[in-house]
Amino acid sequence: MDILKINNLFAGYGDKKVLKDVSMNIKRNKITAIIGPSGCGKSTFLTTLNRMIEENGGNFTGEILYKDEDILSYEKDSIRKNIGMVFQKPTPFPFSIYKNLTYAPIYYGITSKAELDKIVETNLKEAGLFDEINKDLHMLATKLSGGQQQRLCIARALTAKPEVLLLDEPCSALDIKNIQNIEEMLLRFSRDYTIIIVTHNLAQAKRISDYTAFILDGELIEYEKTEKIFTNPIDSRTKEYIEGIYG
Ligand SMILES: Nc1ncnc2c1ncn2[C@@H]1O[C@H](COP(=O)(O)OP(=O)(O)OP(=O)(O)O)[C@@H](O)[C@H]1O
Repeated sequence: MDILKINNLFAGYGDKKVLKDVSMNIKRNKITAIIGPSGCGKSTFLTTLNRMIEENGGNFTGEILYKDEDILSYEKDSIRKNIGMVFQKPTPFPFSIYKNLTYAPIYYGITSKAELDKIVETNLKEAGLFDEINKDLHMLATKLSGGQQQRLCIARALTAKPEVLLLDEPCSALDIKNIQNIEEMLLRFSRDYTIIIVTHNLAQAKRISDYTAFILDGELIEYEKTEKIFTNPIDSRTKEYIEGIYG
């Protein structure tokens, strides 16, 4: 089933046009990778999906349906709750680990300490962080290592119980061990969540995604099963990109 349906999407910032007539559907509980050269509009695409683009001074036209309903007909809060986002640079709040993980649940009305403790434990376990930091829950989250901070940010995004998780280059600042941790985590999550990941790392797209979309200069050039994109792309520009000719 397609959880997001994107029709004739144009997006940009003021007079600057970035995305040009993008139409594609995103499959539920699959990992979709968005690839393309720097500046082609990958982040812009991601931020239109949960309307973050509006906060970034941008705008869009066209239609984005989330579970067959226009995202404009949802409250912004509700779309952000359902479609969570993790950024390139880890962005833990300058609070304790515990408070990072209980912030959204408290915002959404959970008050029971036992319930909050459980949410912290479950999400740390999901993020593979429980054993590492279980004893330091009241430590400042900004004191964690970069890789731990990023895993915490993914765990924090999950505490809002989203259905879709948008990840914008989540591994670009991390070393190989942390990249592996995050990739394993995402593969586990794809059973329960729909994941859309922007990545510069073609090997990463190949390793973890089910579908890959190639964007060039704001246009969706090709969108197919990842295996097909990497072995037998239809468009010569896709072929050139995955062969490293440009980008
Ligand atoms: N908030 C903004 N205001 C104005 N222009 C912006 C803004 N964000 C992005 N842009 C411009 O939109 C274009 C697409 O940027 P975007 O970040 O979407 O590309 P990208 O493919 O994600 O790039 P990268 O791979 O380098 O992160 C670029 O020309 C960029 O300068």
